[in-house]
Amino acid sequence: MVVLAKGELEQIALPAAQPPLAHVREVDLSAAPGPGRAAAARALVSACEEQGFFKVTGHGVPPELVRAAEAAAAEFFALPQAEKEAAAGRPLGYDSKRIGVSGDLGWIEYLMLGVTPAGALPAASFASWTLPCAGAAVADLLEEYAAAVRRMACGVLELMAEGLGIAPADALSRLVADAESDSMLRVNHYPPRPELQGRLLTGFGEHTDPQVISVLRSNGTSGLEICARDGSWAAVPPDPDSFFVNVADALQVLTNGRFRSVRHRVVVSSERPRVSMIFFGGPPFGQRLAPLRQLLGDGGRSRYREFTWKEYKSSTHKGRLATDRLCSFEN
Ligand SMILES: C=C1C[C@]23C[C@@]1(O)CC[C@H]2[C@@]12CC[C@H](O)[C@@](C)(C(=O)O1)[C@H]2[C@@H]3C(=O)O
Ligand SMILES: O=C(O)CCC(=O)C(=O)O
Ligand SMILES: [Fe+2]
Repeated sequence: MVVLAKGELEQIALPAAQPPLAHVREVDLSAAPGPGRAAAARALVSACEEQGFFKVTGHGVPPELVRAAEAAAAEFFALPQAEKEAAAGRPLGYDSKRIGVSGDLGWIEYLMLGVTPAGALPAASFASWTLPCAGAAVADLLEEYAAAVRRMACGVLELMAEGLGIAPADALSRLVADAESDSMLRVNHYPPRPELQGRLLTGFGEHTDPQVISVLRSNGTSGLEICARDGSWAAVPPDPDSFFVNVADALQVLTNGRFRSVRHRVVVSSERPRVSMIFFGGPPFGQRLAPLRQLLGDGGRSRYREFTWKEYKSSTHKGRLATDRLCSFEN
C-alpha cells in the first residue's frame, strides 16, 4: 500500500505519456559458439554503446521459476500492511513511497534483499530473513530466482567481454560472480494509480543504477521508460518472457565511457499493478574501479580517477535519485 501525505501526490505527478521505444535491441544469449555467438556479442556491444540497454532472449532462466518468484512477490505485497511492515528495514527489507534517504518519493512499495553476504550488510540476507507469510517459501523462491538471474548476468558479462575483445573471458563477470560481490535483488510493486484526471504518476524517478549491471524482469504492465542520448524519453514495451539489461555506472567507468549507464524511470499510468524484480550486480566493496587497460588503447586517457566500489556506493547513497553521480569522479 502506498499512502501519500497532503501535497506529496503533486510532487510525483508527471505531465505526459512518452512514445514507445522504436527499436528495442535484442541479444540472444543462447546463440551457439561460432558466427551466431559472434553476432550476438556484436549486437550486445552496439546496444550498450547506443542505448546502454537491451533485451535478453534465450536467457535460460526457467519460466516456472520466474512465475513462482513473481507469485511469491505478489503474495507478499497482498499481505495486510502491518505484516509487510514487520519486514520493514533500511536499506534492506520492505518500504513504501520513500526511495533512498534524501526525500525521493514514488508510487511504489518494495522489498530490498541482499543476494550475497556483502550485499546483505548490514542487515539480513535471504538465509537469515524470514518473511512473515507462507513460511519461508517467499524468501526461498526469491533467493533461487536471484541466483539464476545472477548466473545469467555473468553470462551476459562474458558475452560482453567477448564483444569488446578483452581477456580473460571473466574480466567483467568475475566482479559479479565473486563471493564478495555486493549484489542485491529489488522487488518493486506499483499499485494501480489513483484517479488523477488523466495525469501520470512517478513510480520510480529518473536515475542511473550505480552497480555494474542490472537485470530487470517485469510482469506485462508497462511503465519503464529509458532516456536516449538526445534526452528524449521512450516507453519500453513490457515483455514478461524476457529480461532487460541496464548498463550501470560502474560499467561506464570500466569501459572508459564507451558504454553509458542508461537513465531510466518508471511511470504509473495503468489500471493494472506492475511488479518488477531487478537483480543489481555490484562488485566487492574493496574493488578498485577504473577503465580497463585494454579499453584505454595506447596512450589513451582515463576519463575517471580510480575509486573503490565502497567509496562510490557511499557517495551514491548520500544523494538524490536523479543526480549525475559519476561527474565528480571524472578526471
Ligand atoms: C536515492 C537513492 C536511492 C538509491 C540510492 C540513492 O541515493 C541513489 C541511487 C538509488 C539506487 C537506484 C538503483 C537501485 O534501485 C538502488 C537500490 C541502488 O543501488 O541505487 C537505489 C538506491 C536505493 O533505493 O536505496
Ligand atoms: O521497477 C522497475 O521497473 C525499475 C526500477 C528501477 O529502476 C530500480 O529499482 O532501480
Ligand atoms: Fe534503476
